[in-house]
Amino acid sequence: MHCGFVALIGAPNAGKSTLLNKMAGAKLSIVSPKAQTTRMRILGIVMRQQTQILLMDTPGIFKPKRKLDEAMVSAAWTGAVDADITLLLIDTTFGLTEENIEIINKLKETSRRIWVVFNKIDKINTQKLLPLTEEITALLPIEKSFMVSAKTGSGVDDLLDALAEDLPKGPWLYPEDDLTNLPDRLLAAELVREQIFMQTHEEVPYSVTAETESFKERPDGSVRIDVTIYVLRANHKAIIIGDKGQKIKMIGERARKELNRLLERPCHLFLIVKERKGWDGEKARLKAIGLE
Ligand SMILES: Nc1nc2c(ncn2[C@@H]2O[C@H](COP(=O)(O)OP(=O)(O)OP(=O)(O)O)[C@@H](O)[C@H]2O)c(=O)[nH]1
Repeated sequence: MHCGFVALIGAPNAGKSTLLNKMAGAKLSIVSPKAQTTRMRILGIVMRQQTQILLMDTPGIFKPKRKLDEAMVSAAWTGAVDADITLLLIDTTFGLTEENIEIINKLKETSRRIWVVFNKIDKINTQKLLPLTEEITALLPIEKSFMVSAKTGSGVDDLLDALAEDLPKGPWLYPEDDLTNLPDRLLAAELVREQIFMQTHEEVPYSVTAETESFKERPDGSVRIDVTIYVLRANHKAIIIGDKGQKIKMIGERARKELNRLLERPCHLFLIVKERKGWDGEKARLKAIGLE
C-alpha cells in the first residue's frame, strides 16, 4: 500500500478545481470562469493501483486585500507545506505571468518536491510549451512535468499513474470508497455558491458566502437542506433575489440538480438571502467555510 498528500497550487483560474474533479472522477470542488472561486482546501481521495492519492485543491494564490483573501491564500500555502508532492498548475494560455513568478519564488521556500502541470493544452499550440518549460526550469528545480487538459482529460491518466508510483509506502488514511472528507452540508453550501459565481457578475459573487443552517434526512430517503446566503450590501441582495425572485429561483434549481447528483438522492433546497456587513472579516463566517 502507498499513500500520500498531493497539493494543487497555482494562480486563480489555472484550472485546479477542474483538474481535481477530473482526477477524482466526481464533482467535488466548484468551478467557474471567474477567478477566486475556490476558497478553502478541498480533499479528493483518489485510488490508483495500490495507492491512495490524497489530492488537495487549494484557493488560487493572489495578492490578498481583505481578511477573507488572506485566509484563502494562507490555506493554499498550508496545503503546499503539508504535501508530499506539490503540483504547480500553469495556465498555458497565459504562460509565465508575474503571478506565477511570485508563486514560484515562494514555492522554493515551502515545497520539497515540485512537479509542474501545464494545463489547458486543448487551447494552445503545444509548440509553445518547450520555451515555457525552459523558462520555468530556469527558475525552479522541478522533478517532472506533465501536459494536460483538465477539461478533456488528456494527459490526466499519465499524471495519476506517475503519482501512484511515486507516493511513499504507507497505510491508506481513508476508506477506499470515500471520495472526500468534506461533510455533505459544506458541499451543499459550495454548490449554492458555485451557482452564484455562474449567474451573477462583477463584485456580487465576491460579496457572497453560503452556509448550510440545517440538513435533515427525511423518512422517504430525501433530504431537506436550508442554506443562508450572506451578502455584504443591500443592492447585492436585490441582485441575487432578482426580479420577482427569478434569479434566486434559478440559483436554487441548478444547485439542487447538482446536489441530487452528488449526494445520490432527492434534495429539497431552501435558500434565504441576508445582508451582513463585514462578514468577510468575521472569524465565525470564515470558520464556517473551513478557513482559519
Ligand atoms: N479550455 C480549458 N478550460 C479549462 C481547463 N481547465 C479549466 N478550465 C476552465 O478554466 C476556468 C477556471 O477553472 P477552475 O478549475 O475553476 O480554476 P481554479 O484554478 O480552481 O480557479 P480558482 O478557484 O480561482 O483558484 C473554468 O472556466 C474552467 O472550465 C482546460 O484544461 N481547458
